[in-house]
Amino acid sequence: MLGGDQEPGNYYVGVDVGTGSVRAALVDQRGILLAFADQPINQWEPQFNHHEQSSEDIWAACCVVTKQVVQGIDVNQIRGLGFDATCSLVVLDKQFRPLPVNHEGDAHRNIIMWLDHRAVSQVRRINETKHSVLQCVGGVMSVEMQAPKLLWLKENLRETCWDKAGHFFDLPDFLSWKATGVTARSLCSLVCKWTYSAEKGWDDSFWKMIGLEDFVADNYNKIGNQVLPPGASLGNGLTPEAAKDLGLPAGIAVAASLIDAHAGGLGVIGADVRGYGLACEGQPVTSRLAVICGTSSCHMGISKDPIFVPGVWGPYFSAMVPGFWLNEGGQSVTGKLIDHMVQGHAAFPELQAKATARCQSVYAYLNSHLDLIKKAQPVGFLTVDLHVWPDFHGNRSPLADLTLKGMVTGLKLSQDLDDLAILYLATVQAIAFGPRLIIEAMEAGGHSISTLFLCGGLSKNPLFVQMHADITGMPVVLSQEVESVLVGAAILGACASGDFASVQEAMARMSKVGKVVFPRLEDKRYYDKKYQVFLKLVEHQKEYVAIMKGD
Ligand SMILES: Nc1ncnc2c1ncn2[C@@H]1O[C@H](COP(=O)(O)OP(=O)(O)O)[C@@H](O)[C@H]1O
Ligand SMILES: O=C(CO)[C@H](O)[C@H](O)COP(=O)(O)O
Repeated sequence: MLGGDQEPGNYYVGVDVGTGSVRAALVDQRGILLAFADQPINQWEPQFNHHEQSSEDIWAACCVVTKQVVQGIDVNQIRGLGFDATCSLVVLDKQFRPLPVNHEGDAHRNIIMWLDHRAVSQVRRINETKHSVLQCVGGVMSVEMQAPKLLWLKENLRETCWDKAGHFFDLPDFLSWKATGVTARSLCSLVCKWTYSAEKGWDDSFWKMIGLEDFVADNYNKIGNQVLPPGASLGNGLTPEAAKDLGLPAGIAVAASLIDAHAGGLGVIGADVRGYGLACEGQPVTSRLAVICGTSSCHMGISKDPIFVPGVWGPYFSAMVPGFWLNEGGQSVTGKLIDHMVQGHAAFPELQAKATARCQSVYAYLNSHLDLIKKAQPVGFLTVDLHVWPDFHGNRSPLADLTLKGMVTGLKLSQDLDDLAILYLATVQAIAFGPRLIIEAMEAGGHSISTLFLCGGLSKNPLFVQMHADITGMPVVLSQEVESVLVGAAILGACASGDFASVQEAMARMSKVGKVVFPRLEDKRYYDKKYQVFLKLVEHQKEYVAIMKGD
């Protein structure tokens, strides 16, 4: 449905496939969202650490939301379409039909999701090779990348999947193929998740060394041997079949896509910040860190020259902003962890009932409940004796240790709503200490960051935003459009249409500051102390593991 003042002009459609839902937006040349729609998508967890989705389900959801956002407008004004998605692995056979990625042989579930940790043994062996490509992923390959998952498929589903496979796509590339019939891959996906180098291409010796020499023999046909920069126009644009599915005109420009976090980066990092009193005003864009917070959080910092930061992915050339190197820090579960802590608490049913009665989200209710119980002190001080280590799904950055687990210290016998609210607060704070550690690592490597640009579902939570400001000590910029990831996807469509000469020009025109949240510097001493405890938690966890391993 169309909302706001509609002005005639050129429109772009952005489609964002997150972990939990598919979103679409109709966006104009100023980066303003004229219409928005979303739809949840299925996830399967057939066993612990196995997470699967269906490419057919996801495409169907893309069609539903796209049709919704273009309702009531003259579709001839739509000039371009851009996709972004999570970096999940899609498997198709030689005729582009889904193949099962599970022991049950269910071909509908043909996606190994990014957060799937089934390939632990495979990634350990890959890391033991110490191959030089690992230098570009922070020194340690993550179990969430594609090489270990591919090796898992070869070792575990040889007959039902591996031998029959014709195409392995990153989800963003699957979507652009589905829309255009073009199998070219985006440089973003291949560089960030598949060890491709923007300068040197594939490294045969890596694939041979890890036991996936099949790809070399096949000239990388199955994983991509035509690579395009994000935003490049694909083939002849939208095919008639996809046009019918999506409710768009055939032939409109479709862009080479981006991973979701990278689209969020494009959607926020280029905004004009003049007049907000920010340290990054008049400074190079390299002083900005885009933080995309949804199910996971991704911390995107760019530089003119390559910077190697142990435990932080990259440097990746031109993977987000063309001509810049990208380092990507991350936390594997953030939104998912908050949901897990809140929903698993004994007082959750009471919370749900009270939030529903007030027509509020449970988070809005918890935030106002915290305001009630804090009395005269700052809300953050409620957790003076409650501390959380947030790596319930391992640590992505900067420790790059998938074996790490979550920790909570300071639990009491109470199970009431106050207790739930304070646990929620401590979890949000723990998540915000993650970027502080990541930024310290990035700065030790040579980055110089002064300002955070937050987007994603969690940026709708004022407590989450304030805690990021207070705990990192940096101002947080929120965009005018809450759905900035979709603005990033639309920027791709705008570039593919030729309406902007470059991604940088489209970024500057289409991303805009909405609000700035400054840190409460008076609380700094308190958070410095909590940070000391935070660091002790992981130190102690490692000690416990060592004790238990000892004789
Ligand atoms: N209105 C809201 N207030 C607070 N938190 C929210 C809100 N909406 C979503 N979230 C949080 O954001 C997370 C999902 O963010 P989203 O960007 O939609 O994720 P994804 O892109 O991974 O599907 C949820 O796990 C939830 O914790
Ligand atoms: O690995 C990533 C980006 O490199 C993302 O964490 C992954 O794609 C999931 O994103 P989201 O939390 O937005 O669903």
